[in-house]
Amino acid sequence: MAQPGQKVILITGCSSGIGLRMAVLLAKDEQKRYHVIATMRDLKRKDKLVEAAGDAYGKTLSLLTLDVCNEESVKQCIDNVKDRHIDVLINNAGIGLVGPLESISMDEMKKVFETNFFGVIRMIKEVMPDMKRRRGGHIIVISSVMGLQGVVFNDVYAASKFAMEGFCECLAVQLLKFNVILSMIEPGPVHTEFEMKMIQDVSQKEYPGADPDTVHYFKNVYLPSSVDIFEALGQTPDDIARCTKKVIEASNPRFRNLTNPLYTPIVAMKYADETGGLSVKAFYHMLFNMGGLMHVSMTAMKYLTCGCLRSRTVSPN
Ligand SMILES: NC(=O)C1=CN([C@@H]2O[C@H](COP(=O)(O)OP(=O)(O)OC[C@H]3O[C@@H](n4cnc5c(N)ncnc54)[C@H](OP(=O)(O)O)[C@@H]3O)[C@@H](O)[C@H]2O)C=CC1
Ligand SMILES: CC1=C(/C=C/C(C)=C/C=C/C(C)=C/C=O)C(C)(C)CCC1
Repeated sequence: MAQPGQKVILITGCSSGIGLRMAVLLAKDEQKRYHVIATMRDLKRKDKLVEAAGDAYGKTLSLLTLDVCNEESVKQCIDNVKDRHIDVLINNAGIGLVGPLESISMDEMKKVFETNFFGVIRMIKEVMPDMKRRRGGHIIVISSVMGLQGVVFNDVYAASKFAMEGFCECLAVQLLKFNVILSMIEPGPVHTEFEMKMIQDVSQKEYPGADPDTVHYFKNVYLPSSVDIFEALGQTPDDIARCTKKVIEASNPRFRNLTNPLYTPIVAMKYADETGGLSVKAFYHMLFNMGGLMHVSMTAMKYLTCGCLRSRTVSPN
């Protein structure tokens, strides 16, 4: 149970990746400022988290079951929190979906929105009224750079994150009136099970319904470039955890928090040309004309990115 003076932080999707590392980092805070309620839909998957939490487990870290796709589970989980009092809600649970649109079923697409979009809304609807009543609280959404700039063959995943961005832009303004802060974290590629699941999924699929040219562009042009991008720009879940902790601890948290300075030019390009032409052409050129050079150019970018771009991101260090 939380001790007096401790902030209660509830995190969704803590069985792996970013959620797991955020739970551990916050629970191990040296000044013991936080009590973390790490949630996951299947507590049978708790071992990795419990092991990483070490001594903090049972003290500054407790576990609850929560499936963001299930309304009853969400309500039950929040009802199990003492006085339903949550200071910081971190919406992290999410799933990816990549591939030619023609081969993706409507059910697969709906599952992505059910988790990444409606899952977050379900959580916010359950927690926000108490925060508004108390005139205090912080809601954090782990979005993605794909919520700001679409990436080819990630149509539905990007759409689910774009939807979240629009939703949060609206809500943040109202919440400010109630002294409730809303912050988005915008990671680029991060080495987690998310990446493994994508690679596994792709290697098993046949892509029925997609024509051979599209399958070729996906498998032989996009995928190798995507692997290069992960290799060159990929951050660790600990990086994202440290960035998120900084946002929680900031006296005046920003609304959008990019974690990877190498994405700042991509986002800047979008806002530099409101017609969208610049982004579409640049992405086309990067993918179809520079594909083979992606690794070299990304590595060069990594070393050339100047201080002014870094200052516009939240640094994990
Ligand atoms: N990895 C990346 O490159 C990036 C990831 N992100 C975002 O970060 C977030 C975390 O992803 P990441 O750590 O990388 O990936 P992981 O796959 O490692 O973690 C995702 C977590 O979400 C959980 N989850 C999935 N569906 C549900 C559900 N219905 N209810 C509760 N929990 C659920 C998974 O639980 P279970 O074990 O039960 O499946 C898992 O714990 C996601 O929102 C993702 O979109 C953003 C940018 C980049
Ligand atoms: C930047 C870029 C590419 C890929 C980006 C990728 C693969 C980003 C992955 C982001 C993730 C995984 C976000 C999760 O939310 C391409 C299309 C290869 C070529 C053009 C430039």
